[in-house]
Amino acid sequence: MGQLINGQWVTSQGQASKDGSFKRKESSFRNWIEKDGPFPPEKDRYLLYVSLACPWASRTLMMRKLKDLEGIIDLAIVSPLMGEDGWTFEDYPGSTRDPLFGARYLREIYTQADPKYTGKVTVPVLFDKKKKTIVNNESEEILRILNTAFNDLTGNHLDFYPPELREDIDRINQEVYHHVNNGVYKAGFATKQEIYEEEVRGLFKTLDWLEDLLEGKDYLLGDRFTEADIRLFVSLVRFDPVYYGHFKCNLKQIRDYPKLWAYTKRIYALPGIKETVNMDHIKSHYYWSHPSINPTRIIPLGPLEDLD
Ligand SMILES: N[C@@H](CCC(=O)N[C@@H](CS)C(=O)NCC(=O)O)C(=O)O
Repeated sequence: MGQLINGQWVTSQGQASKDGSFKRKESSFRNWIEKDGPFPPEKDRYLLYVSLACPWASRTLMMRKLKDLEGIIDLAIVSPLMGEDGWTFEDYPGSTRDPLFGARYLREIYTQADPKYTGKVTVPVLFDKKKKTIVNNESEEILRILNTAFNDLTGNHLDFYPPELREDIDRINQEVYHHVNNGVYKAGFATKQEIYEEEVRGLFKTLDWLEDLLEGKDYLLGDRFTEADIRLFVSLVRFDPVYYGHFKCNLKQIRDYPKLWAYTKRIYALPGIKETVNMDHIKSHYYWSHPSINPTRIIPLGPLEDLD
C-alpha cells in the first residue's frame, strides 16, 4: 500500500484513517475526450490501464465492450497482486506488460503524466499515447466518455446514460455507490466495530431495497440496460467470492437474494460481459493485497461460483 508524494513513492500500512473509517480519495486527472478539444476521439490514440480485479476498472471494461471500442482503445492489465509497490506489470496469467514504456510499476505511468504527482496510484487510467499523459483516472467519468465520445468512429450509438433516464440513474447510482460499491470497502477496511456494523447494516438495507426494485424487471430501470446496471453488477459479481468473506459483509450472500442473483447471471450472460470477469484475478487480488485484514494471504477455495 502506498502513494506518490511529489513524484516519490511512499508506503503506508492499512487503509483506514485515524478515526477507523475508510475514506476514498478524489481522482486527479479529469479531462474529457471530445471533438475540437485537447483530447479528440481518435483510433489507437488512447490506452486503458486496468486491473481485472478492480470493480471501478471493470465497469470501464464493460463499457469498452458494450460500445465496440476494443479496436479503438488498447488495454493494459496489471498483475492482480498489489503489494508494497502498488500495481505492477508482471507475467501473471491474464495480465499484460506495459506496452507503452515497459514500466514495471503503474506509478511510472502517473509520473510520466506528472513528474511531481501527489496522490494514490489507482486503476483505471485512460492514457493518451500522443500527448503521453493521463486523460482521466476517474472511472465514473471514463464510463461517460466511452458512452459517447467515439460514437462516430464505431457507429455504435447505444446510449447507457440516456437523457430521459438520467435522473433515475443518478438517484440509483448514489445509493449504490455509497452503500454497495464503496460500502463494502467501508465495511471491510473499518478498524472500529461500530463503523463496521453501521456500514454492513446500510449495505444490506440497500441490497434489500434493490431486491424489491427488481420486482417484475430485468434491469434496474425496467427493460432498458443502463449505466446503473453496469455499476451495480461489478460489485454483485465480487460479492459472494470476496466481499462476503474478506470484507465480512456476511449477513447474506447475493445467491440468497433470488432477484439479485438472477439479475447478476442475466448481466453476466450478456454478449462480451463474461470476458470482463476474471475470478482468479478478483480473488487473488483482494485476499493477497490487503495484509492488514488477511495477513496470511491465503486465498480461500470457496464459495464456488456458478454464474453460467
Ligand atoms: N475513484 C476511483 C477509484 C479507483 C480505485 O480506488 N481503484 C483501486 C483498485 S479497486 C486502486 O487502484 N487502488 C490502489 C490504491 O488505493 O493504492 C475510480 O473510480 O476510478
